[in-house]
Amino acid sequence: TTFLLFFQSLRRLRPEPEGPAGASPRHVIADMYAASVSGLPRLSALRSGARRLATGHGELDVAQTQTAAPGKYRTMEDLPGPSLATTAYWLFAKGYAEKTHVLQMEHKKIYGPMWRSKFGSFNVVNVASAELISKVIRQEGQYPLRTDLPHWKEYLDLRGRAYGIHVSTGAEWYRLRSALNPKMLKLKEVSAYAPVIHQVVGDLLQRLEVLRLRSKDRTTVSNLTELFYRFGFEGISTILFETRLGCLQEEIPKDTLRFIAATNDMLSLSNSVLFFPQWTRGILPFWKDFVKAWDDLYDVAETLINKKMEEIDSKLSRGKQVEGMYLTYLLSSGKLTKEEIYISITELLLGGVDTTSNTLSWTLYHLAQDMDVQEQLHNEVTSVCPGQQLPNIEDLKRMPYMKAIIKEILRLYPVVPGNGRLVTEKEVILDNYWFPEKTQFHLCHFAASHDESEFPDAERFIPERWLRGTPTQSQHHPYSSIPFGVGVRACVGKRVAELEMYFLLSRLVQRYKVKPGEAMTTIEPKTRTLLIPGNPINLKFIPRV
Ligand code: HEM
Repeated sequence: TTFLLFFQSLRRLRPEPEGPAGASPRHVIADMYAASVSGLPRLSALRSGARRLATGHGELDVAQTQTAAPGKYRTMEDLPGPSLATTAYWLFAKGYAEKTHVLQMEHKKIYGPMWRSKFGSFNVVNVASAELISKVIRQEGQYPLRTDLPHWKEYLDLRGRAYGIHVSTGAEWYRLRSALNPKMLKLKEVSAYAPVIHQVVGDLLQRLEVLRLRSKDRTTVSNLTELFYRFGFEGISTILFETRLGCLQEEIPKDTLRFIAATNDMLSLSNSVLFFPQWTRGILPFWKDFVKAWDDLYDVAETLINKKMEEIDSKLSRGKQVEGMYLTYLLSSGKLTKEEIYISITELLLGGVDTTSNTLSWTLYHLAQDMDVQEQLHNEVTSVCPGQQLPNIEDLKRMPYMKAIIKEILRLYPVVPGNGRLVTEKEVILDNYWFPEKTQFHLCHFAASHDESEFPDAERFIPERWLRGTPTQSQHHPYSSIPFGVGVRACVGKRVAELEMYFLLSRLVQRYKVKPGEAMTTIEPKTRTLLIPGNPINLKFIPRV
């Protein structure tokens, strides 16, 4: 993958054949959330709506090189920053390919909080302070884009499928997003999912107990992220498809295994598909496998959705009231076509698995190392919900320390360490700089949330920073740690993710003391587009009774 990153960027330097008028060039960008749907670190290929202009000095990208800034402003050309060769040196010679989150901080030290990364004729503007990030987001307009996903679009076109929120743009994206937001973003609406989340948490706890007792010392659970991945998959599927898939069973059902494999394959093949030119598709397996993975994904998702639809129709035809969760809402709201529902549910699933599972892994990793924090959390949870009483939404309101722990974990390990923004509607002004519309911004969330001036002792895990009225309460900029993003394009699954994490964490600490596994050393994060643990996390779970 490391080499892929490099070669892909070199490939971008070759002029592309001129397409029909308005054909979009491919571009490169590092470490952005849109790339996260590929599941791998990469300099992702972009297509922008910008037109190319052939000049005596080679092709220039009109939108990216236009310098018609009002006189008093400086332009992209005036920004400091590394060339492609320098970036390649950092990534490969200095070994930052899997530590692009740290690279954000290194570059910030050298160039200041705003710098330009050059990839041939394509520029990315990196912003790495809370203030600058807030300024970009405040100017993002009605229809902000992260980047686009040409390979997803190509698949959907190939099969004549509808676009979802990742591929559609402008007013069309907004229409889809507006249909998805209710029942996902409001705490009151999301509370309806509490009973099924509790069921899934119950299954996770049972599975954990089995694994623990099966281990040599009858306490250690190895590779927690894998277990939490299964939890994430089951949790979000239960809400989206309103059915249990059996991810936490000893024997995972065949169709569920196919679903999981298709999800992983589609994401991991994304890179190869983007990297190799179209003419290789007859020779190399990537595109064929990518299409097969999408087909499998659709096949399972469609079957599950159609089954639900039949149930609803049958109930309605018998004059019965229809009650359900997210899928029922989408099917009965009439806001989306059936095809749009297939893709939207699939996209929500893709967004909702790795994100929660990685955050949970980091949380337990830190709790295991910090017994004081763990005991304080245990005291809080058991004072609100004694014994093994199930917490409800009201109970969660009385668990500020648990929320502070998750906030602190997401500050230290923002799952999306760098996000992208393409402001499509207008130019952007940042301090005394002017950027034309369609400039690609890279929001360096990791650098902002590790900024010592915002969070003193930034590398330390101090949940108390997030508690009002404590001496350590942090006085940070509101955009210094925004792990779910902010604004119209922010994470649609935030509420569900929080509920899953709070329920799991509270019930886990009711039952177990968590300690580091034998020989467990410090675990550093690595960037696989998402920020993930660099090594397996193995912990001991010691029953509390
Ligand atoms: C700890 C958990 C999670 C974190 C930290 C997280 C973070 C993010 C971030 C940073 C973005 C980009 C926001 C932006 O561009 O401004 C995003 C987008 C998104 N997330 Fe999440 N997420 C989490 C869980 C979930 C879950 C559980 C779901 C599914 C229900 C989900 C579905 C999505 C979708 C569909 C988008 C794209 C929204 C759009 O483009 O309009 N995420 N998430």
